[in-house]
Amino acid sequence: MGDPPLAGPPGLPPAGALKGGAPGMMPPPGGAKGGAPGMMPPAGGMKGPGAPGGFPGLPFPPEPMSFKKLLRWALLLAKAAPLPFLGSVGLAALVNALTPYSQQVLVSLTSALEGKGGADPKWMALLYAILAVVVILLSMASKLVTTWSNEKMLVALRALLHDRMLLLGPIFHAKVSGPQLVQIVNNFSAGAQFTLREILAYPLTRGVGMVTAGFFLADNLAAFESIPPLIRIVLLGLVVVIPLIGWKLSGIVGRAFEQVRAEEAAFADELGNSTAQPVEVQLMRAHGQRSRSIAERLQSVMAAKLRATLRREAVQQFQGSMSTILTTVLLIYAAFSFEPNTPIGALLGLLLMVPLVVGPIQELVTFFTGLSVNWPMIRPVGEIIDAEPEIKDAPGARDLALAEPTAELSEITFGYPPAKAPVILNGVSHRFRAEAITAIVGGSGSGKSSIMRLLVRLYDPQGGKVLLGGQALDSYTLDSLRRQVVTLSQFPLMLSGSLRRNFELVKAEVTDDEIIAVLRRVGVWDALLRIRPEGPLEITVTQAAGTGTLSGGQRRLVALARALILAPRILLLDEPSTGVDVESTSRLVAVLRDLAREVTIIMVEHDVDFVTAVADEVVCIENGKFVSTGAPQALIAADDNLFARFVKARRRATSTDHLEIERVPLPAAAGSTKKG
Ligand SMILES: Nc1ncnc2c1ncn2[C@@H]1O[C@H](COP(=O)(O)OP(=O)(O)OP(=O)(O)O)[C@@H](O)[C@H]1O
Repeated sequence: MGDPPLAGPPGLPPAGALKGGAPGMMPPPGGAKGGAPGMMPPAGGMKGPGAPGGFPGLPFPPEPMSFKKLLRWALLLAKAAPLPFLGSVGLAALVNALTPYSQQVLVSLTSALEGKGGADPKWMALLYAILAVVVILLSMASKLVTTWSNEKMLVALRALLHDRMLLLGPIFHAKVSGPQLVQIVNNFSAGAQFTLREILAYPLTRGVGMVTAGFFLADNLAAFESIPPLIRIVLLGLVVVIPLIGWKLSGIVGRAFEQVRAEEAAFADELGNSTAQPVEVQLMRAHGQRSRSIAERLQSVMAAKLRATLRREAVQQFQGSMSTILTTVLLIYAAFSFEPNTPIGALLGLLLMVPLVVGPIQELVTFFTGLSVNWPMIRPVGEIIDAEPEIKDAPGARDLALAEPTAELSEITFGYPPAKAPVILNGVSHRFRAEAITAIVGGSGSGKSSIMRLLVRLYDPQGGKVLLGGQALDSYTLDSLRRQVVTLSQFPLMLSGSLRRNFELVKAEVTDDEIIAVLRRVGVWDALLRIRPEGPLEITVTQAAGTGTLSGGQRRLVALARALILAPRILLLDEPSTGVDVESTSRLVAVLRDLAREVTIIMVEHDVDFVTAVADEVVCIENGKFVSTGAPQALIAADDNLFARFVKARRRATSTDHLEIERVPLPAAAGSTKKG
């Protein structure tokens, strides 16, 4: 959210100015406010009829602001850059404290000199100039160190968020979309950093200034003596009551800002939809529709921001009215109680008290209400900081080497969390053959990929055990498990950059020779040489398939080679034949057969011909159960099982006569004109 930081209360004369009657002697402490609340303005609780939406994964209606959490997150952040933080806070505190004190020094000095027969204006001018220069230099240093400290903390916070985000499991990522995560790391973290820093810095940077102000205010309180007790009580009452009402009112503003955040999250998602595959959007001629959706979202963001700004302004005006109300009360008092010959200075003295009383209180109120307004932005940041990976190393897990590359499912029952329903796997058991190829076959949505996810502990089953090398899966650390059990997904992750960089992603110290060896082994090296003879490892790979130098099939073979660089003991392949041409498929069969002499391969595959050619064993899954198991040829011969059914269906697929097609008329083409 790009709302400007809240400045401190405007136009307050410096504390301590009243006694000497010399307000504004010092230049304004520029640096003193440098570290001031960079937050958005006031608001209060987050309860009540909440705005729709919110972060899908995070609680909504939003949690009320928690000072305990804010403090914990702030301490965590300060620990990331303790020196810059302490330096900036110390300097800001010095500037804040020096201003009122130095004025008091000047005032006292003047009085003393006057007592000895008058101050020498030359010395006064010199002293004033020296103090002014000191404050200016300190203010500039404070600004510089504060910026440094802010940047250091922001870098640390962003790195921490990125790190946590990657450690969180599929349950979290199913709830918070990629574009929303980008928004949290890019935008929210800056606001959160600033506010969290202020929470720790406030007692020093602002607190010191307020204490010194209070000190001189106490000194000046003698002026109150002329005011009757009732008026004093009324004045003090107003000073307490008005901020309290303002704090309550700020709840409305807080909710409005929660709505802004929700609208911005929705906008981030909408933008993510367009930027994920812009070429696809173009080919679908969906440009107009996408632009309209984006424009509508932006309108909603704008409307929410306007609403929030209006409410914030109203509450701020109310809080700002404190000094006007106090002044009015004092004027009314003066009108009725002052004698005609009361000197006008007495009235002025009274009125000058108002900003001194109101200023520090208003500053404190502004600080706390600013926290409430920023809470909707800080909360998602904090939730990621606090979020625990759903799957962690079990107590007693060790960095184990697989004794044997065997995998076994024993009475596995599983449904996806959090509901754990419907049941996807219902008490399934199977011992996968070591150093052989097993294909899991079943209809769409039958649970094939779920088995693969359980084998690498992306989820834990609700019942039964997964055993690897005869040991329970959770006796391995996740790191040692995933080093030995390597997955090749259907759409492997490719980073933008060179081919080499994509190998370094999984093995930082990989050598060119190692990369070339695995690329040769999967049979893609010659093709890469043809694409870029002078340096195949420098071939640029793009994130989106179909937009770079490599074809879809080549990308998959490169990804298989990359999986092999880790020398896995067990290889999990999700639809390995997808996108590989006929010639490369034969090559792939040969490569996998060759690999199976030393690696256990478990694959999910729809292409029954590929399965028949490559697999030693087929496991068929239907309705959450393993319904048949055996060598592919044996299953085809037995003819009474799901695999044989699939093979027959595949044969029949070339003849479509047996299929009944519902002939629903297609909608008229857009823009077509019917001829009568
Ligand atoms: N993260 C998830 N949360 C909830 N349900 C899920 C999740 N992932 C998959 N499912 C559901 O679990 C069932 C099995 O999914 P799975 O991906 O294992 O099927 P599959 O056999 O691999 O399907 P396909 O061949 O179409 O890829 C499906 O009904 C699917 O909707």
